[in-house]
Amino acid sequence: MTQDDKKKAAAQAAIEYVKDDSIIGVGTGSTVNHFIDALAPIKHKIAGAVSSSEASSIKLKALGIEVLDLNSVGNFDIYVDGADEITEHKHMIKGGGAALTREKIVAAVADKFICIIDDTKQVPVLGHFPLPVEVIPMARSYVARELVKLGGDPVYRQGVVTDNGNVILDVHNLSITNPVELEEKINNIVGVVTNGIFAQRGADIVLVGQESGVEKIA
Ligand SMILES: O=C(CO)[C@H](O)[C@H](O)COP(=O)(O)O
Repeated sequence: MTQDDKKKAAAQAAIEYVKDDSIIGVGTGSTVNHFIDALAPIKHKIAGAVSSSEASSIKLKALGIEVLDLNSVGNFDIYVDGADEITEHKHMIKGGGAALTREKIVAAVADKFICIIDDTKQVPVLGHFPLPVEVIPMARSYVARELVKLGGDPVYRQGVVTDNGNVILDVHNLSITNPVELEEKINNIVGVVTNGIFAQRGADIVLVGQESGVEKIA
């Protein structure tokens, strides 16, 4: 079984959480792309989707699913998204696809965050995957210096502009033993829009695609 087969299996398992006539929050990335594909047979039952990126919006619209403005909807049931790393406490690093800010916003509005991953994403401690930080362009050098003070090695993600018109710094060599605290600390640096630690609001249900099938961690 390939890593992609495992992502597909986790994505398919998330379909059972989609209630009839409901609005769903949709994340970004290759695992979520499988989830969007898996929505095809039940698309007529979906009231609409709130999307975390232009890329996912394009895919949802191509399927005929209406993409709704978050400001026009109230709270909704579920947000389905992948992760770059996740711990047993359901704390995550996200933002490998540079969509972290919109992902965090849509996740905040949903009642349940359903994280769909393959088993390579499970880690004892966050930080092996470089932590993405979305930054207002004019603050890039200042924020980088502040991140060095926190013990990290920030690297500018060349050529990437987020859907919000900002830049990404990927912070290497962090061992994130207290993700809740570090999430807050980095967000407090002036010029940071948000960072890819999802700990204050972690996942609620994790669906892990693995060789033996899909494991549910709730
Ligand atoms: O946070 C994300 C995008 O910003 C993705 O959820 C994360 O990068 C995982 O991606 P994939 O499903 O392609 O492995």
